[in-house]
Amino acid sequence: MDEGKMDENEWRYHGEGNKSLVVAHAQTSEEVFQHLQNIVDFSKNVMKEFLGENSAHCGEVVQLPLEFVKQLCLKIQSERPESRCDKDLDTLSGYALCLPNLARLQTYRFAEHRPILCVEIKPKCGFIPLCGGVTHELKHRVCRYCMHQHLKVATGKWKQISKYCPLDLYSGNKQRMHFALKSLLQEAQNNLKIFKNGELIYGCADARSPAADWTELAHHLKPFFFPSNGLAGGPHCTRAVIRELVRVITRVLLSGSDKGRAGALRRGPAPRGPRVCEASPFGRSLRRQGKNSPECSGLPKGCLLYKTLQVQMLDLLDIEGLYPLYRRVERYLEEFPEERKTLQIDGPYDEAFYQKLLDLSTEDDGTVAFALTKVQQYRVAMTAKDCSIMIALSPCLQDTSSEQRPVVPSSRSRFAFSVSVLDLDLKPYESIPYQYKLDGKIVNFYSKTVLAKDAAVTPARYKEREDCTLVLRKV
Ligand SMILES: O=P(O)(O)O[C@@H]1[C@@H](OP(=O)(O)O)[C@H](OP(=O)(O)O)[C@H](O)[C@H](OP(=O)(O)O)[C@H]1OP(=O)(O)O
Ligand SMILES: Nc1ncnc2c1ncn2[C@@H]1O[C@H](COP(=O)(O)OP(=O)(O)OP(=O)(O)O)[C@@H](O)[C@H]1O
Repeated sequence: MDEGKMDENEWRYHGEGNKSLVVAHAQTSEEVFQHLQNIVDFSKNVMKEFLGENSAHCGEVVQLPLEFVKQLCLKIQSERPESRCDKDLDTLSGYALCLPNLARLQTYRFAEHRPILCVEIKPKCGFIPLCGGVTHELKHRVCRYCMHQHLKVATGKWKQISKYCPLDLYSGNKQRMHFALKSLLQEAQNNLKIFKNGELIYGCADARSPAADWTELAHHLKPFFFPSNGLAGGPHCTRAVIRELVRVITRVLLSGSDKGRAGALRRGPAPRGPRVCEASPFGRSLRRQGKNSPECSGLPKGCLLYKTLQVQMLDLLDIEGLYPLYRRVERYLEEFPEERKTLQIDGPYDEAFYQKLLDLSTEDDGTVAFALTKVQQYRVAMTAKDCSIMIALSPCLQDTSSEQRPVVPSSRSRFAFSVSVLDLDLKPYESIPYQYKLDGKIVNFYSKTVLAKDAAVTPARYKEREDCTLVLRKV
């Protein structure tokens, strides 16, 4: 074992069974502080630059009394989902990251006393890779999210396959975006949560969570979208409320003028991958109609989805193309371990780190420098593929025209809104081999089970009919 870990003060009691007593090594306070400070620096120097001043919130590292942290952990333990309880909270370092509450409006200096609705979306990867490094042809047709769904259901993470496809949400086409949002509302998994006045009213923790209840959701949302009219209850009311929600969220997602420098990542005339995923029910219905490339509205350049997608596309080579470059960096580090610091593998995530990310060349000159740039870009792209977007909405009062903040109309009301991104900690360098293995597992599972089953069981004629069962209702 690493000699540096042989200090009994850095170990603590973890638990015990009949035969074993388990102790765990704790990071030193200094390491925890540095880790949290890295998250702040990365948000400030990289994500804020790409996504814009108003969307990325860096927060700050704060020190808390240990007794307070201990009591807080005890207090919240019973509310944690079972599936997360294998992770211990850090009660030893006394350091924490303090962030604004993004379930509240970020455009207002004072605490809001008006009701607030917050929709959190984890959109995941919104493009299909086109690069040459990809060995499995399937990866050029079906997006990672849709393939991963099958593995997740098979391993029991979720109960059923979602109809949501990130490419629909990122399409910029209103009809496709409505379909994507409705699909998220049908099968939220960990991609959608809704909060009312900071309290979770919709979204599930794991596969054991009860099924989504639109009637209950509509009951919560009705006062926001139909404030003064006596819209009766029942399925008609539920549909009307959900339709309003989907429309407002789409409008907000397409809005935005916050600058951000993600535009600096635009990739010249290089061809990009297909804009529709073959596994998306929307994509299948388009194909049935003979529309292989849909009327493509594209995302407005100022909107957060556009900027997030640009950052995701820093993954220029796909994990398959990236992995050999990671190995090159690894070999170099094995020979010169002291270089890890100079290469900024674990930070600092400063201006120099940011500047290197802007080099989009894919011409491999065989150097460690080239490999390192691609590795760091991949880590940033992975972060953008796993972040969440928080949309906070608060009904406007009559006099709000005087307030200088963005407003989105719905058919019966108007909302002041803010859009923010959360979960902006850079993905670790060490996770790359895991990503590589997981990618293989996802693609193999999909091709072995889904494609093979389709080919063996489904005669061509039936396949056509099955496609025809999709009814796209306007929302
Ligand atoms: O690999 P994926 O796409 O499954 O993403 C993981 C997420 O699963 P998801 O697919 O969103 O259900 C996963 O989400 P859950 O914790 O399962 O809700 C994490 O966000 C994970 O990130 P990290 O390793 O905790 O930093 C995510 O891992 P990274 O790949 O982003 O490191
Ligand atoms: N600043 C914030 N304001 C409001 N809610 C927040 C904030 N930060 C986190 N949350 C809530 O806590 C949840 C978990 O936070 P976060 O995604 O940062 O954790 P994580 O461990 O990085 O998750 P992941 O499993 O996605 O990697 C979020 O989905 C969100 O609902």
